[in-house]
Amino acid sequence: MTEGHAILVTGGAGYIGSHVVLALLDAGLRVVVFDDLSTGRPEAVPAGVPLVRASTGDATALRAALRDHGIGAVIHMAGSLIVPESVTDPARYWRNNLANTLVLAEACLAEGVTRLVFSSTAAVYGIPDRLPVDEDAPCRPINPYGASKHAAEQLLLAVSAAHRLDIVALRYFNVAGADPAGRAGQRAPGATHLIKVACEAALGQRAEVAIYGEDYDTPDGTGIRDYIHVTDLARAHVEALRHLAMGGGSVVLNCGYGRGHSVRAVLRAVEHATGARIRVRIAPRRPGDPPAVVAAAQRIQGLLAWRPAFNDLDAIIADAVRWERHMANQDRRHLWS
Ligand SMILES: NC(=O)c1ccc[n+]([C@@H]2O[C@H](COP(=O)([O-])OP(=O)(O)OC[C@H]3O[C@@H](n4cnc5c(N)ncnc54)[C@H](O)[C@@H]3O)[C@@H](O)[C@H]2O)c1
Ligand SMILES: O=c1ccn([C@@H]2O[C@H](COP(=O)(O)OP(=O)(O)O[C@H]3O[C@H](CO)[C@@H](O)[C@H](O)[C@H]3O)[C@@H](O)[C@H]2O)c(=O)[nH]1
Repeated sequence: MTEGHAILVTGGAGYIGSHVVLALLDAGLRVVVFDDLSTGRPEAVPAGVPLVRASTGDATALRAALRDHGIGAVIHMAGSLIVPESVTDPARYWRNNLANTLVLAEACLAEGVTRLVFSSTAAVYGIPDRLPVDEDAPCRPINPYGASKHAAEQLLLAVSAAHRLDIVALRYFNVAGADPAGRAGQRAPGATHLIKVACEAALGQRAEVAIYGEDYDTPDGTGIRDYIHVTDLARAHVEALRHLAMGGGSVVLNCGYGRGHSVRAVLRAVEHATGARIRVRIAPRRPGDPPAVVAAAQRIQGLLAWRPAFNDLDAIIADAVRWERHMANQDRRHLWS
């Protein structure tokens, strides 16, 4: 698919990145990870995969990595992604998500890399007028995270229109779960994502889950999101590369299943999967949170040879719980070694 070239995965030591690396290896591709390990972990990079430890803000390191490893395409996943943090520290988000994407785009042009898959987000839509939200809906982000990712998309599409750099921007909805074979999962401590937080609470690793707002205009008053299994999402990247390799051209694609689940429904499903009761506390709405976001999922399935294999909240949660148990066992082993 890249004529013997390797794929550079920025952010490949992170949660989603480590699953994308596995999907690329499973597809028989050569992979190099480029990651500053700010939130990623070296142990998330499979043995035999080179890890370049540097920031995407470092043009020299980027160009060297593209050149030295014979890179044919880039999957750009490095970024900052916590919505409330983006509200309190916006400059970090504009720098990491926009300025560093510009550095990467220029490095690609300078080194003759012509294909790039970009990790975008449902947060570009803000509060959609209509659900499910399709790719042509207006983008009116309501937090600096979404705004910086939308600006990065615009930058990449403008570069793509003017130069030989084709872009697939994948707008991920809420990513959750873990590799069904247990090879990877979400490792970063201090997680904020609902399914991870709920699994930790159910397994006794945190006292409670705060529900951020019970007064939204939704059936049970809590926020609604479209949760996608990380392994399905990872395989979408392989298909996006295939699309570019076949000359498919630049495109923006939602990555979701087209079904929404409320916070309360997620908590019930985690309780069902674990047999545990989760203590909840009703907290104020979180700044920057839209009430409901659900993907229109037709375009990606029309354009890519991608079909979801784990389109089921219980399947996502089962893999998330299995990974959390695995991590807990590892921690216990360390305690006694
Ligand atoms: N998790 C989600 O639900 C979600 C949803 C939509 C979009 N995304 C996007 O997916 C991408 C990956 O997110 P994730 O959930 O795996 O988060 P993560 O924090 O686990 O992964 C991000 C990775 O990027 C690395 N990184 C960050 N800044 C870097 C820099 N300047 N240079 C080099 N490496 C850097 C980190 O060390 C980490 O390994 C992000 O771009 C994020 O915006 C995530
Ligand atoms: O402890 C928690 C955590 C979350 N929530 C709620 O659960 C929902 C999901 O929240 P979370 O898991 O934090 O994800 P989002 O804020 O929706 O953002 C995620 O999903 C976006 C795409 O929709 C991505 O762009 C972001 O990177 C990613 O963090 C929201 O309604 C939150 O208010 C709670 O009630 N309690």
